[in-house]
Amino acid sequence: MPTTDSPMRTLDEHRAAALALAAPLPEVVVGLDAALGAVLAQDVRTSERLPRWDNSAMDGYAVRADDVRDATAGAPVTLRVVADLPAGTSGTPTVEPGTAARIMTGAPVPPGADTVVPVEDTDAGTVTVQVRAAKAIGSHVRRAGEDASPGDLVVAAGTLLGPAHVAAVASVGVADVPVHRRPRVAVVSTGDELVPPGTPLAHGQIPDSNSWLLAAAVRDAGGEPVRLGPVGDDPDALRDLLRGLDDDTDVDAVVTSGGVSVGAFDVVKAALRDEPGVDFLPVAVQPGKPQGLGRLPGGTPVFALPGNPVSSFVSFEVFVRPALLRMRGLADVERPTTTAVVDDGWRTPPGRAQVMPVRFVRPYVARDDRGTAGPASLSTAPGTADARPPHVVRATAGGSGSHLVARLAVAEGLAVVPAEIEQVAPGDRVTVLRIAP
Ligand SMILES: Nc1nc2c(c(=O)[nH]1)N[C@H]1C(S)=C(S)[C@@H](COP(=O)(O)OP(=O)(O)OC[C@H]3O[C@@H](n4cnc5c(N)ncnc54)[C@H](O)[C@@H]3O)O[C@H]1N2
Ligand code: MOO
Repeated sequence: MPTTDSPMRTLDEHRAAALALAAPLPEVVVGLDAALGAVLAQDVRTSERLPRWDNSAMDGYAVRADDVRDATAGAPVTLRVVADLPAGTSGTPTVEPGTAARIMTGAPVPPGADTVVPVEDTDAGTVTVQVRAAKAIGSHVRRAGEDASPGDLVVAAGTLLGPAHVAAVASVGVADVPVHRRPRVAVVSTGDELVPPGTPLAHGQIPDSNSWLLAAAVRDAGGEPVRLGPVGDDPDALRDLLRGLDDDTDVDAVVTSGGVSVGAFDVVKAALRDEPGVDFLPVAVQPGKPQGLGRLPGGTPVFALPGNPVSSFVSFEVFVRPALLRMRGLADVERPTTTAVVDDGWRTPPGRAQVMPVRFVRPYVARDDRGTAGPASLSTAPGTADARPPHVVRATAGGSGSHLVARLAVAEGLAVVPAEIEQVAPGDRVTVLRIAP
């Protein structure tokens, strides 16, 4: 088992090891009201044409185009109205020459009719109707099958279901969908100094923030957190707790915080010291150097993160989140990244990659003629979008100090600086993981 004296793993190596613990969870069938945010486990195809039949795109009259080819406002054509067809009608009257059916948007175009005249081009009559404009054949008819043909793929397996996907599934008449089960993740914070937030503090005590951080991060990653703790620095008690979680078939992963360094009371390390499936080792990253990773005897993946709050946060982002996304069945487990120009600059630790919480500064806010910042246009013409890179500064003046939890709240991204860089200078470009919505 590696120890803290072993050569350090790189950020990428540890990330790969964490990801290797995860596989897509088995599928479960859920109703459409629970489908949003789930990942589809099997393709959804349509067995029918969409639309299922030719239907009207307008409120108006279903006619034969030939009947109204000479119609004008000055010389309207009069047709006899033979039916009234609201959407949902099962009526199928035949439109013979010289007749029309009043039709509403979405109603099936009746046999014989080939064209719809919008009501605005008529006198809106109900016994007879005067048509005041000619229409090309097929006008305002939505053709059967123009959206999809039988057998067409509507939503592919692996898709993260958003509102439009849920609508597409519903539109083919499917009410229950097979999705990957969401990971249920136990979150355990450790440390004798921790008390629940809101509890009066004795000297030396602090509120437990990591279990809240990590439970929220699990939920944000699409998992279901089970928040436990804080638990004290008693290795036997923690070992029992972890054994229970490992035996619990409802728990897909365990995330702990604290107790993984080289202190005299490092409880997670002590509790798992004899576990052959779990390694404690230094990773060449700042923050987040001491890490524990592996499987409990029953096979449950365990991510033992350092206790410093920023270290826990960063470790979850770069090591745990991708694994949870993979368990959910997603192929793309990466945060969106952007290249940004650094406006301040900072030193980085030699030989360790750095993950620096940053915030975006926006020197290029669109302004109107009066110099006031206006809402960004949603309809920028192609090719005219602002191609200038965003700028970032450190989220806190203290940089990546791993205890700066209050000011972590202003971070919008994490700049990832490679291990071989020792100084980030103003004007340098960095890769930023976007973590804010
Ligand atoms: N001699 C050395 N000391 C330390 C080293 C080292 O290499 N040699 N590494 C440092 C680094 S880097 C980190 S990161 C920490 C990690 O230590 P632990 O994982 O054992 O974390 P703790 O000692 O339990 O706690 C560290 C720090 O974070 C606070 N904390 C812990 N849990 C919570 C929580 N749930 N909510 C809020 N704050 C929490 C805790 O009070 C400590 O201040 O080790 C360094 N030391
Ligand atoms: O690695 Mo520690 O996580 O720098 O604070």
